[in-house]
Amino acid sequence: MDSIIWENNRLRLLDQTKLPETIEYIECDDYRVVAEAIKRLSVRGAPAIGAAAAYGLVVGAQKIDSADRKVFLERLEAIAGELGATRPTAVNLRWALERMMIRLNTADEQSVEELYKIMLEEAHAIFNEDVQSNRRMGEFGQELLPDGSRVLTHCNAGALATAGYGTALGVIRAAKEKGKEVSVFADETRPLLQGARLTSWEMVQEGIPVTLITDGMAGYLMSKKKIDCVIVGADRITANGDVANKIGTYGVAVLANCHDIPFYVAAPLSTIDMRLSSGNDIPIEERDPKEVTHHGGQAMAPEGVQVWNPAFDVTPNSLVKAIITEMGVVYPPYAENLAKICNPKKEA
Ligand SMILES: CSC[C@@H](O)[C@@H](O)C(=O)COP(=O)(O)O
Repeated sequence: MDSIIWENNRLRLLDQTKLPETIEYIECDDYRVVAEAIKRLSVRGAPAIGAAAAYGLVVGAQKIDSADRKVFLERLEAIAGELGATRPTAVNLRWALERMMIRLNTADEQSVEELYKIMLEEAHAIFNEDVQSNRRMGEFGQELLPDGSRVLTHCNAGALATAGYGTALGVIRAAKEKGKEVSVFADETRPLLQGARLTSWEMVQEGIPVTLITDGMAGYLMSKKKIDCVIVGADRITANGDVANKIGTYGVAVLANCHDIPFYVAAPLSTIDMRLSSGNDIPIEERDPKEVTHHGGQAMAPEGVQVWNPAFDVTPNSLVKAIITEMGVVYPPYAENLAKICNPKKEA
C-alpha cells in the first residue's frame, strides 16, 4: 500500500491514523495540509515524513504567484521552515528540506518554471532513493536472519513509514523473499499503537506470520526464549551510534541485552545525523497528554492526572549490536565506522 502518491501534479497521503479499519487518502492541495498531516501522524515514520515534506514544498511552490526568482526562493524558505517545524525528532524531515533548498539555491536555472521542474525532480529523487536504500538494507540485513528466525519489532518501520518497502520490516521482507521462514512479534507500541495498527497489518498483507503483544509482554517473551533478535527502525542516529526511536525502544533494547538477544537497528544514511555527537543532543518530541489519557475518544485515566508523553527515547550505542544501512552492516566502534560511511572522503 503506497503511503505517498504523486500523480497528475498532485500529492495524496494515506491517512495512517485510520488504519487498519479504513483506507483513505488526504488530497494535499496546500502545503499546510501536508504540515498538518505530518503533525497529526497521518503520514509518519522518519523517511516517510522526509519524502512527504519534500513533496509538500512542491505543493507550496504551486501557489506562489511571483515569477521573480528571489521572491520565489524566499517564500519557499519560509514554507520549508513551517514544514520542518512540524516534528522535531526525525532528522529525515530536516534532511529532505535542506536537500531541496540547497538544490534550488545552487541551480543555474533562472526562471521560476525551471526551478519548479528541478524541485519536483529532487522530490522524486528523495522518494526513489529511499525505496532503493530500503531494498539494499534488506539485502544486507537479511543475512543476519537465519532460517526460522523469530524477530521482535517495535513501532512501525515498514513500507508505511518510508517511501516503500521498509527499514526494519524491509529486512524481514527480504529474508522472506530469500525463501527463509521468518516470523514476527510486534509490540503494540503505546500510546498510538503503530505496532498493532500498522506493523501487524503490513505483516498480514505480506503473508508473514505475526503475533501481536502488548509492550509489557516483551520481557516475558524473551525469557521464554521465543525471540532470536530484535530489529527496529530509527528517527535519528547520532555520530556515536546512539539511536532515537519510538518510545519504548530503549526498554526493549535493555531487555534484549539482559537476555543476550541481538538488538539491531535498520536505517538509511538520511537518518544519521553526523552533526550531533551523542543522543543527549537529540530533541525529543513531547505530544498531547490526551494520547495517553484517552483511547478512541474514551477516558482511560482520571481528569487532571499529570501525564508525561515523550514520543521517542534514546537507546545508547552500547546496547546496539549493529546498524543496518544501505552501505552495509555497521558494527561498533560506531563513531569510527559511521564516519567511514557518512564522510567517506574525509576518512579515506
Ligand atoms: C522506518 S521508520 C523508523 C521510525 O521512524 C519509527 O520506528 C518511529 O519511531 C515512527 O514514529 P512515529 O511517531 O510513528 O512517526
